Amino acid sequence: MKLTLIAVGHKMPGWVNEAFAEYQRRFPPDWPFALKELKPETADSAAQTKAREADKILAAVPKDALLVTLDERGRDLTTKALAQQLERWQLDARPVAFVIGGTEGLDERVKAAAHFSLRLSSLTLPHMLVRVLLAEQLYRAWSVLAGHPYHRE
Ligand SMILES: C[S@@+](CC[C@H](N)C(=O)[O-])C[C@H]1O[C@@H](n2cnc3c(N)ncnc32)[C@H](O)[C@@H]1O
Repeated sequence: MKLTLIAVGHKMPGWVNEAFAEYQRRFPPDWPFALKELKPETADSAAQTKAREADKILAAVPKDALLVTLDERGRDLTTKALAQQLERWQLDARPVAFVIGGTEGLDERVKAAAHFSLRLSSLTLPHMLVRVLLAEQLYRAWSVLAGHPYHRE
């Protein structure tokens, strides 16, 4: 299953790139996990910023991909439920694209295009940490499905 993370934010601090890369490199060849970083927009209003970023996000979604937004207002899943959800998406034989918004969050157009909205916590998290947490949780979900000892019940 092809996974892509579309993240608004570039020029991340070294510790973010290092932590993300640590999990990214663990994915097996049949679960390639790609990162597409988008340069944040600056506009006169938050609405304009989000609208411009939405254009770039929607253009970056791979063809036929299922779109999953990361959103503090989304659904929270247990590790097992996330693994089961990924298994269902795998059966759909479609790539999955996860989206993390920038400082202002995600535009309604991106939210409306999403097949699923995933919450990692009820707290508002900084996008840099969401990137790392998502990579770890997806790797953990893969380990559940693969029976790999990384995840212990
Ligand atoms: C700093 S937050 C933006 C907060 C923004 N005010 C909002 O209302 O979404 C940047 C991005 O991180 C992600 N994010 C933040 N907290 C999250 C959480 N608890 N669960 C999932 N994603 C989260 C979302 O994709 C969000 O667009």
